Amino acid sequence: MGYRFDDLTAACQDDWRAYIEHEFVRRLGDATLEEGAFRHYLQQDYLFLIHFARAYALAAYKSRDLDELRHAFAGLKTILDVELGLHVDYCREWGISEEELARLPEARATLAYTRYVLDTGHRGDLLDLHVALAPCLIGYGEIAGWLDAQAATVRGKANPHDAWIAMYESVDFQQAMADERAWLDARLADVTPRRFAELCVVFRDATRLEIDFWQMGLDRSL
Ligand SMILES: Cc1ncc(C[n+]2csc(CCO)c2C)c(N)n1
Repeated sequence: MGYRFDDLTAACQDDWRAYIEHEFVRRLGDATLEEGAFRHYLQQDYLFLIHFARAYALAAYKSRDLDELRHAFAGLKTILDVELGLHVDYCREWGISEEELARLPEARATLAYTRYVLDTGHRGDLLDLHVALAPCLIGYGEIAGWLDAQAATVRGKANPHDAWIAMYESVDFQQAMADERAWLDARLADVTPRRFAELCVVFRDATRLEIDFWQMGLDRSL
């Protein structure tokens, strides 16, 4: 007993590294990612965010006290009032209109990942749901840090994706990531080895679905 978030990544190191250092991420960093691949990713990420908001609504429903309920409500409100608006603005800069976003077909990788998170939350408790969301919430912060540390990463105006990297390096985002880590560390401290093994499966599966999401962007698949 006495687990923490880092034990989840340690339990699926190969999948975790494959997610953090995916070819899509590398190309985003060294400015060789094709525009069409990035645009496809951005479009699907809009749909991802909508289901992500639903996952926070499910977290509200699964809450056992007012603190948990407020935490879920704040997450849902941030996505609806802030993140989705920023994403729509960002998409517009890449030539994707709001009308286009409204009628997108949902790629299989988006369907699989988002519905997996929702099913995990329905089947389990709030901790299962947070563990399913952790690759998303904590992984992107780690990806931004990893990219910045790579010699091949091009920063500034020479890289059209610099703003994307900077967004996940921001103080606000890094703080949200640290809060989520602290929340998970506190909950994981009390779980049994058997329960931890269950949570590792959820974490590994969600990480594999993040890998598929990057691959969907590269392949431009639906
Ligand atoms: C496939 C996919 N996975 C993770 C993120 C990152 N992300 C989405 S919402 C959120 C929390 C903000 O409240 C974060 C970090 C993404 N955009 N797309």
